[in-house]
Amino acid sequence: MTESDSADARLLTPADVRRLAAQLGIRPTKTLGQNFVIDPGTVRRIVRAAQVSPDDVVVEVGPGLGSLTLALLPHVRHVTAVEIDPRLAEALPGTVADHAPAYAHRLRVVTADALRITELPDPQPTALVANLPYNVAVPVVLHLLNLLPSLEHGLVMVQAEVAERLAARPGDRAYGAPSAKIAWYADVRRAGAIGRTVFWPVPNVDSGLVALRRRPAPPTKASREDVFAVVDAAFAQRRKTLRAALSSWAGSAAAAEAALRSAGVDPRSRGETLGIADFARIAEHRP
Ligand SMILES: C[S@@+](CC[C@H](N)C(=O)[O-])C[C@H]1O[C@@H](n2cnc3c(N)ncnc32)[C@H](O)[C@@H]1O
Repeated sequence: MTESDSADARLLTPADVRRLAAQLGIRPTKTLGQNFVIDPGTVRRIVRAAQVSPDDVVVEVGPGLGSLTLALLPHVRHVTAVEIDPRLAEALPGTVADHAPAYAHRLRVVTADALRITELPDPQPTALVANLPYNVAVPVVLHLLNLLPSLEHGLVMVQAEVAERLAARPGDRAYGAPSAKIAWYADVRRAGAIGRTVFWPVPNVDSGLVALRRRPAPPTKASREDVFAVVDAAFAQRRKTLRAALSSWAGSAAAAEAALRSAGVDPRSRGETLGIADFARIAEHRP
């Protein structure tokens, strides 16, 4: 992608962002993670890192004032934008009509909490590209990967610490329940760091880009819910051995030890050393 590719979409400048927010009477709230990108270079970079193709149908969670939406529209078939704040959702089509009239027909706005949606209108999304509200970033990604089997790939901007957690491998310091759960759905890699000054208002954390590529769930007879229950139990007490951490899950420490041994996992090991396929095997041996 070159800068001229987006020439017919006029990206939002810092002045545009402040003017639009003032017109709508928006005073950004922390509760909704409302930090808007004011730097056109950053949204271009996100679109480039997302490796979207003209056939992609994108779901964007939290379009806000439209900074990223405007950068995406020239490069994809369609964008379904899910925004919880009705003032922002209502204003977005007008912003796109002003700034990217040639692409306005590619946008559909859904006013909803992304954590509560149970379906999206057609066309079904093939890619998730979003600057996510930071307090719900992990549950939103997990919910959408679970809800939308058509989602093949994604690029999300999240708090730097969350980016590290999502992309962590077993044994890494940041490895935890989110890392294990996302591996059920996708291969994950970090795709860059973003400083805090590209936002208005400026947040008190740095950000990171995370790229996702769907992969098949590990082959297992256990359900996703049962596997995730083992992950939650293992990381609820991450300093404990699995024998101790899984004792209420199994009914007793002895039952946990028996399940772990049947699954071929050392009962003295800790959850932070196991991959999602190991958790799936343990789930299959629940007493
Ligand atoms: C970090 S801002 C990103 C805004 C815009 N994409 C940008 O880059 O400037 C997060 C956006 O998500 C919205 N939001 C917060 N919680 C949400 C939820 N549960 N579902 C959908 N949108 C949400 C906020 O209102 C806000 O517009």
